[in-house]
Amino acid sequence: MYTLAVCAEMVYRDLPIEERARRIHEAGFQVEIWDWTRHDLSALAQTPAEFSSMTGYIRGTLTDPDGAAELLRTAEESIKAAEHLGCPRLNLHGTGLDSEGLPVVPVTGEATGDMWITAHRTLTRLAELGESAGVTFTLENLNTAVDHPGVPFARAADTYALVAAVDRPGLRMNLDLYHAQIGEGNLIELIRRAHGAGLIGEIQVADVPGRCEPGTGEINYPAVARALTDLGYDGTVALEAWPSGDSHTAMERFRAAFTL
Ligand SMILES: O=C(O)C(=O)CO
Repeated sequence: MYTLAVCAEMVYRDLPIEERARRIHEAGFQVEIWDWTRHDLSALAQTPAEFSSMTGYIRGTLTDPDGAAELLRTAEESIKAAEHLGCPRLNLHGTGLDSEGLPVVPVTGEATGDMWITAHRTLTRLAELGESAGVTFTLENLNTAVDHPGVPFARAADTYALVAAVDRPGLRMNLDLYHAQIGEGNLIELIRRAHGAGLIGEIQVADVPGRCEPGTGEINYPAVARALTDLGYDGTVALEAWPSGDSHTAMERFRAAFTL
């Protein structure tokens, strides 16, 4: 059976992050955060929350050697932060994102062969770092049509290809079904394929359009939950969504969609 988590960056936004973590924990979910440098880690560590995932780098990009060096350096700092919180997964994107979610180093058009090779080499090194520290890096698919234009390796198919090619336990996919629905659709087949290859490190969810909780849009999340259960998926499913109303109700709707 899977475990449910909630991204604290998107719920209870009028409260300090520690209070959000506490409320999410009290509601029975694990907690996810994004850029840990914006938070007081000691205060977060003092909450009873169990952390599931956080951003695994501060700056950098997968597509060029200088950016890759920065990514690796800041990933090492992120491993230390994850140890402080007891957080098992460190999330990556094709390139660093600014506060609007836009790529710091955008790629127009398709990534070049050199970019793919640099990404493969960098991800292999990140996987090695993760394995020696006992954490897993996850590479998240994003959508370029609505939220993250110009991010390289954004499609679920791209993250699948890179994670499969690296083929190390220290690197897995963060299969974000909200982004995948906008980019590619065919969600249950995507899950079956990635799960069958043993590549899923975590699943994130929100509905389309609007990026709110399950039940507010076009994705049939109860059918997704049934497929995950039938497959025996026992990883994390995390709500990374804006509440359509109050945060507590959004979390309960998420729980209901994933409770069979
Ligand atoms: O948009 C997302 O899914 C992100 O992870 C942004 O940090």
